[in-house]
Amino acid sequence: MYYSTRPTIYALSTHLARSAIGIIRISGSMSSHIYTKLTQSQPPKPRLATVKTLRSSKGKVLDEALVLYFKGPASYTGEDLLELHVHGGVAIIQAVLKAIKGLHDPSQGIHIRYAENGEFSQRAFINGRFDLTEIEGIREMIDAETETQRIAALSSLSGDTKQLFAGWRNHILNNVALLTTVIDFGEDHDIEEVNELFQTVNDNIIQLESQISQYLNKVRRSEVLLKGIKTILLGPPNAGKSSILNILANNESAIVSEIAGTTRDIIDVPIDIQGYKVVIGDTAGIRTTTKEDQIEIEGIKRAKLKSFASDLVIIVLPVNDDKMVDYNDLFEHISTLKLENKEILVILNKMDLIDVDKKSKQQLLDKFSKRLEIDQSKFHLISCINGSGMESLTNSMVHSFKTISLSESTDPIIVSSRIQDLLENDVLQGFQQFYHWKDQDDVVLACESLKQSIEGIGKITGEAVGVEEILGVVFSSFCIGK
Ligand SMILES: Nc1nc2c(c(=O)[nH]1)N(C=O)[C@@H](CNc1ccc(C(=O)N[C@@H](CCC(=O)O)C(=O)O)cc1)CN2
Ligand SMILES: Nc1nc2c(ncn2[C@@H]2O[C@H](COP(=O)(O)OP(=O)(O)OP(=O)(O)O)[C@@H](O)[C@H]2O)c(=O)[nH]1
Repeated sequence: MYYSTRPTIYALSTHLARSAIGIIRISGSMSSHIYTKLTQSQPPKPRLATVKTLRSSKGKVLDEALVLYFKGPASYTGEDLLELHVHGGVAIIQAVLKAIKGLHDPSQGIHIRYAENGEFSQRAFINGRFDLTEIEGIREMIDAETETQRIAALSSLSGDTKQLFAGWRNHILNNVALLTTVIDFGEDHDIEEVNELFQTVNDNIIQLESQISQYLNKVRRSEVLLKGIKTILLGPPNAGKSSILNILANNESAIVSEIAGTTRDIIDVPIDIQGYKVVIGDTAGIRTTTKEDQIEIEGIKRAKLKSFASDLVIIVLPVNDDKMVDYNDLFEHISTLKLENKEILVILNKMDLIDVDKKSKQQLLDKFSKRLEIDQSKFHLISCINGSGMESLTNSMVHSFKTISLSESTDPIIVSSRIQDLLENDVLQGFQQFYHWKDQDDVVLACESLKQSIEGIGKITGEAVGVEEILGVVFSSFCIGK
């Protein structure tokens, strides 16, 4: 019954903007009271959708709404919960919110207030509906903008992450138990037995450490999916970089929520290419400059810096322009870019302008591939005017994205940086201390070190003592009404 002492919270869970439906969520012991006041009737059967007229305290009609009542603990929050699906007009929503607010009456012990960010999910956590990995999965799911991000968030949302960590926790616990037998009944064991046991635990922990490190590695590689794969278009002026960017952005869905700021000479355009979030930078051309031309030098410097920080570098060269482009100079520039360990694609653009048969295509490829020292499989012959070669280019880009994010063989995973930090600093750190005390032959402190690792996992899932400080971190990034 302790939850009944909490105030009842309410919030608009959808946006306050003209739309078909707006959903107001109410959670807490006063949910049924609010229902009765708004509809002048007793709450309906739980989980049964009902259409009701909502009225103000003065009896004025506010709206016809679809209402859903959940009786705790069988609800999202674990408390009594009411959902009002009203018509999505701004004035309607505001009128209903106002009517709910008006029911707050401390003199009658009726405590109702607007919810804080993530407070519904926080209640769900407090009432044991979800652990923190699942809660963070819910947030990642809401934040997902692309198909790959959605898939990456699933492992947390579905409880797989929770299970994985529970498995690790159990494994460490078992090893702590093994060590504890030695501590408690040490005199019953001979030295050799103790050493053998200590060694077994040591081997187990080494194995688990490697599992956790591999997991962290995968998370780090997956992270690129969340932030967007940084791709840069490099090439001489007029090569067609902007044209290619435009085609990519128009063919694929632009991620509108994030139209990037334009710098003087590099623009970052976030686009969704076959489910991958990609941030494409269009640079000022790498060009031959006279020493005096400081602005151009600065532009080139930035392009170089940017390519260094990119995951995928796409070099764009026009095929028609032997006279216009000083290729020697260009290749010189490109060779200074340190591209050895990067994913690279080369585009030979403006194919529509030259007359080529199969043989001369091969000559083109031979020539450029040799001079750039880049494998021919990385080359694409395209035309922005007639669109030839674009499909094969996008396919190659997706192939590179998979290599970059390691998402070819297994689904990517996303976990919060909070979880990553705890794994690194608490769990793995505990293992390091364990090894240290093992070297010192100190069973007691070695065992304590493993308990620190267990506590680390407890902080991740939210089972640890002193959990309040953790909650602030997790819930502050949620939207209201979630
Ligand atoms: N209208 C609406 N749509 C929504 C949500 C919601 O809360 N309301 N959700 C919010 O995230 C998601 C669905 N997730 C949910 C998870 C659990 C429960 C829930 O009430 N669980 C109870 C009752 C189960 C049942 O009726 O069978 C339980 O598990 O005991 C509701 C939604 C997405 N769509
Ligand atoms: N014929 C033909 N013209 C193209 C093709 N791609 C681009 N162009 C033209 O080439 C010119 C330069 O294209 P942009 O896309 O602005 O080239 P850019 O590399 O961004 O140029 P800078 O901004 O100067 O670095 C434009 O007039 C385009 O219409 C192509 O495949 N075929």
